[in-house]
Amino acid sequence: MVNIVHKFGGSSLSSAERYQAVAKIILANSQLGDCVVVSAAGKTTDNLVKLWQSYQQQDSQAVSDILLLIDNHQQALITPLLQGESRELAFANLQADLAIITDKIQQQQLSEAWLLAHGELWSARLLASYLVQLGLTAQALDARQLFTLHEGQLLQQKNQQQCGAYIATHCINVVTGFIAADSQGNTVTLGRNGSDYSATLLADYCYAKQVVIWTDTQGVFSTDPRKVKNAIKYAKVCREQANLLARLGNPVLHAKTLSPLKNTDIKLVVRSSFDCDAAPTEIVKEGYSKAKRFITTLDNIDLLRVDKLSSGEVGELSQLIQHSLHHFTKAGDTYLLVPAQTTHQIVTHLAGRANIIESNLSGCAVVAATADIVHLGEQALELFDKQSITPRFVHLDTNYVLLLHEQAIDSDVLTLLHDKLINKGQELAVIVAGLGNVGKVFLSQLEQQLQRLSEHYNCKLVALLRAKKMLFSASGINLSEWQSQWQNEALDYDQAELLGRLSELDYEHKVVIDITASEHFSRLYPHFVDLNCHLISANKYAGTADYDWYQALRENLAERNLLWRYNTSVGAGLPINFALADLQNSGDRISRIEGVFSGTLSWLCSCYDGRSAFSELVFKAQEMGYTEPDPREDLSGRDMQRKLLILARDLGLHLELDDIALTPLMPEQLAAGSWQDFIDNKHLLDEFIAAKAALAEQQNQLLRYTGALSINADSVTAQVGLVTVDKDHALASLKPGDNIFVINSQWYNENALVIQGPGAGADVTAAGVHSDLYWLVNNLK
Ligand SMILES: Nc1ncnc2c1ncn2[C@@H]1O[C@H](COP(=O)(O)OP(=O)(O)O)[C@@H](O)[C@H]1O
Ligand SMILES: N[C@@H](CC(=O)OP(=O)(O)O)C(=O)O
Repeated sequence: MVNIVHKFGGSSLSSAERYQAVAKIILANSQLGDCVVVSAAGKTTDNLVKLWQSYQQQDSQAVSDILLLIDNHQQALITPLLQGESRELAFANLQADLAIITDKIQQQQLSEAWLLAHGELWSARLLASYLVQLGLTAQALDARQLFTLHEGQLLQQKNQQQCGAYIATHCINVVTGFIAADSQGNTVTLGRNGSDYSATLLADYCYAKQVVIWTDTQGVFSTDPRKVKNAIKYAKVCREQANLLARLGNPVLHAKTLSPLKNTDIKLVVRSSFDCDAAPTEIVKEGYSKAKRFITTLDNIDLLRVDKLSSGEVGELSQLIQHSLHHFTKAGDTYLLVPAQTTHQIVTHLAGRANIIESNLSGCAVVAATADIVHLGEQALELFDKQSITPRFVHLDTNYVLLLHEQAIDSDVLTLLHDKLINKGQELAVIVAGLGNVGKVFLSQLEQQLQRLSEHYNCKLVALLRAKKMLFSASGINLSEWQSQWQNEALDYDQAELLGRLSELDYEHKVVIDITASEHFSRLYPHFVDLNCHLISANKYAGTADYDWYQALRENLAERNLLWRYNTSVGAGLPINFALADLQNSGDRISRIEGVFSGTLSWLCSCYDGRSAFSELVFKAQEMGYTEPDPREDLSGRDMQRKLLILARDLGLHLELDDIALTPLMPEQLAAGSWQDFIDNKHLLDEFIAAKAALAEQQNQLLRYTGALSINADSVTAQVGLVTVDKDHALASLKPGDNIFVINSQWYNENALVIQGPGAGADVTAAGVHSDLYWLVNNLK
């Protein structure tokens, strides 16, 4: 049984490496009996179209140049992919095809659709052979055996039977997209980009559960992500909007793609063949997703006014020009938007019923919910006015506005338009993990904060996670009564369930705020990133994980335009990461950071004056909740080591935790064994500290537990440990619990930049997390 129909577009098959990537995807995502619909590799159809045009113009030089180009391209795909006999066979088949094409050209018997079909035929043959070579059972199928059209209409019953007869259950069926046959057996095509349609047709005929359109973007975005860097990827887009976009000429889905799915439950998703871990876009039925905002651009468009146009005729015309066509009615007149190069064909076909109103226009259509359209249209016009772009034609419809002008919209203008029209009205889903001391305070301030943030962005708390339980509400948890919702609705914590729920969230942006101290939870960050979540961490583990993991996480975040803030992982709310980023971004070079980055150790060292034993202070700090549950976590210096590593990596240094020398604030024997052993042997700690303090006092100095990072032209040194400092040194004048960062740089050379203040505590840390959230929201725009 066919479970999934995969479709790989030309962009996914543009090189031998891409075929290898596609084969990997098939291996990982399909089972025997599944179908793989393929388009022509890269720009093959464009080249075949050029060949057809040169043939019509009888330009024999161009014909042979293009044939050579096509031959070379196919050979460049076959050579690295196939070996031995299958390679020989592929070459022989290709040469035979090219010979027949050449022959038909010479005999003046070439037909357009038959010629264009070769792109898909070559792709299907090559992919099937390559899969077989990899050890899979696979067959190439020519869709002309599967799909028949009579006078432009699909013969549903016959096609269903043909699919039943040819689609094999014991192998992967690699099927040509884009092509079909008419009832005389001649080749017909389904229109440019028509392979998406082939895939959904096949899924319908074979009762498949799912169609996956694999392309070169991660899904359907608010606008072309190649033109606008911060285009928003949508997790869900409803069929109606996807359809409208396609009719308006957007290439991400073909206009007819959705029609075979109409009365079915077949799931349709758009995924990236370049980044298969990225969360896809699902095209859902009406009512299963809110209306999203899109901008799609149009180029080289002519606007025709037509007398009496039936919708059947629109289909005929689009079949004629092999392109989607958009038509609409304005003030009782019917208009057609047509690609300029096809106007002549259309005007001729409509025999006197079409007038060209405007020619060679560019422009855009803004697609959105009906309630927003008028306002968005006004805003777009205002922006174009400021850019001195004068519209030649504006059409306001119920769920889109069309603006056509002479000037093309470049990426800069599109970005401005996107910022103004699309980013407003977006929503951010907030997921909070960890309800310990800091988490609770954070949550108690969240309602008010979200209210404040709503001036910039709509934010909703949609999930609360704790180690054992989790609570979800996709429409937003009511913050004034989250406790009772927690009591009644919290589920047992389950990782798969959590990831599933996050992938389901229908929000333009999502952020996971990690206020846990869990290394295990930090290990989920790559999954969150795959699900397009921004990250805010108070948790230090991800920032100090091994470098390769950390770097891969950063790269994945960057690829997806996702943000990661972790200011509170060092110095609680103190703006240390901001300061470092600012200095570096403005061209300064940091040479040294030294300081006390542990509130607990700061408190212990500042309070210690030798009058009471050091261990007594440790117990007191523990009692007051300053320390980790086992205070040796603090005394080990590991926490400071992590913080120094986070700062070092912020400066672009490729360091691991163990590259930072660490001397604990306790004798080695106490680090091993149980907490009770520690208590029993506390005198060892007291003697250890007293001896160090006496030495310091002899030199009129004080004890401080510090971290230091020095960057010279040829070396980097980093250490964490106990030092002695003069009594007038910046590190000496700390209030108990304060953190201090002393930064030397090119500009702050003699006189260091000092950031000092409370570096621990639930209130300041929660405030720091809010500050990260505020920063994030501001940077979503
Ligand atoms: N809103 C959008 N979302 C995603 N992609 C878009 C959007 N608008 C335009 N595009 C463009 O659509 C292209 C995918 O269509 P196409 O090249 O036909 O893919 P394929 O070859 O896989 O069929 C992307 O490379 C992207 O530049
Ligand atoms: N090869 C055809 C059909 C197609 O669907 O292509 P793609 O999947 O690359 O958009 C075309 O270029 O129009």
